[in-house]
Amino acid sequence: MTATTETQRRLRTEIPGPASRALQERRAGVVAAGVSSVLPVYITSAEGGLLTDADGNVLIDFGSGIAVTNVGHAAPAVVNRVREQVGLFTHTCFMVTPYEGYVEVCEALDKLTPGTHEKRSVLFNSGAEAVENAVKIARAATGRQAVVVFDHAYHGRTNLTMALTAKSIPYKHGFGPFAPEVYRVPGSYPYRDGLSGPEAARIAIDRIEKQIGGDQVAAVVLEPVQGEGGFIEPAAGFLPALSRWCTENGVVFVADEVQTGFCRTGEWFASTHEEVVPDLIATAKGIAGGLPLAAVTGRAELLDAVPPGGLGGTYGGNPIACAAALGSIEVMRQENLAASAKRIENTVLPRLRALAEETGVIGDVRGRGAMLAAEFVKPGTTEPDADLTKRIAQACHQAGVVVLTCGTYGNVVRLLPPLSLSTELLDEGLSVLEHAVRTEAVK
Ligand SMILES: Cc1ncc(COP(=O)(O)O)c(CNCCCC(=O)O)c1O
Repeated sequence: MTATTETQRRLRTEIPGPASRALQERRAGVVAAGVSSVLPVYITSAEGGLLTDADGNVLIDFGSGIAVTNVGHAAPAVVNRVREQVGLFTHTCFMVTPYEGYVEVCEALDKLTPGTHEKRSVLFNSGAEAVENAVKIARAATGRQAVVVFDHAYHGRTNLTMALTAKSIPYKHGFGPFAPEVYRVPGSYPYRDGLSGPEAARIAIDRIEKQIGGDQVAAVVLEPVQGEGGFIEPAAGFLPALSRWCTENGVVFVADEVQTGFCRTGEWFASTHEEVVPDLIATAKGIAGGLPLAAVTGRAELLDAVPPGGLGGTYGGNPIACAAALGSIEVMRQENLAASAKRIENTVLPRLRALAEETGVIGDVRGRGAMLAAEFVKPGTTEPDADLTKRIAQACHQAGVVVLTCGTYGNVVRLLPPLSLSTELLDEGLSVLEHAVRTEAVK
């Protein structure tokens, strides 16, 4: 039985099936149209790298809920800790009566995040909230206001993080005015700019110095691998050059590791790949196996520049989410999921490169660990092919594999499988993707 027919074997109905279609009709009458879904199948259970929908279809998950369930769905260590905590208490508000779980998560972040300097952490609920607060902390600590971000950046959907985010549609269009004192400079997109890391960094730094002034900048905010913008790995040397410049100019280097963090790229944090030590690091997604938790971790002198009461929120560091995080981190440690991510990289990249060679419609294959991507273009050009990208993703969905796309030009298929995904399911999902590319590329 070939891998693709093996995957088909798990499907009971067409995708979406009748139960999902009925739920889709109910949704239309009560859920805002602004909330879209990649695949209108309604999930009833999930385990490891498999999702089961309301029609009994079982799908392979190459999305991990957008890089969240790094430890796999319903990881026992996460479930057991959540079950224990939910029966004790669900909320007291850490700003009212604190609890140990919050402190334990901050102790873990202290040890796991890059750097041996004295650190502090503060917990939130979402990546955007963490990025917002990293900017607040940087401004409070430096007394400066300007924030520098990059082309193709994604940092969230709140007012400030929309200002930090590059792509207008769908994230920003019609939602202005946006927060002031945010400045965008070119980043590093090797496939499209052909620059070395130092060359790209020099262009960005020159733009900052000429148009803003280094002494006006509170923070530079950067994803070590840009996620929603297209899984763009900067050229070697780009991050270190920017980090050095920040240090030399008293600017806070904020690594937005919401999508790259927690073993996703083959290290605990992607900043480590080039031995960059961020002043502040924003984390979320993979931290808690699916429970909503986010954090800012960084230099104690920066975080403690904010007076008591200046940071917080009702739900930040919810005890159940903290329990889930401790379970998730336990799994990452015990199963060495950073190494698992590297295994996934070593399996996937060669197959995507061979597919690119064979079909001529993949302009670039890139990524690290289990954060991998293929950028689709018109054959013989670098012209983005968003339509082909969409058709390939849809073909994977119909074949029972959840695949996501991204990119400024909508032409990137990204692979974000759970780091614990078995070799067999990885092979099956890849075979479905290969088949989809081969068949759609010739239409
Ligand atoms: C680097 C980086 N920073 C910040 C965020 C924002 O994290 P929240 O938890 O979605 O607020 C993200 C969230 N990425 C997925 C967004 C999906 C969507 O909303 O369409 C990210 O990737």
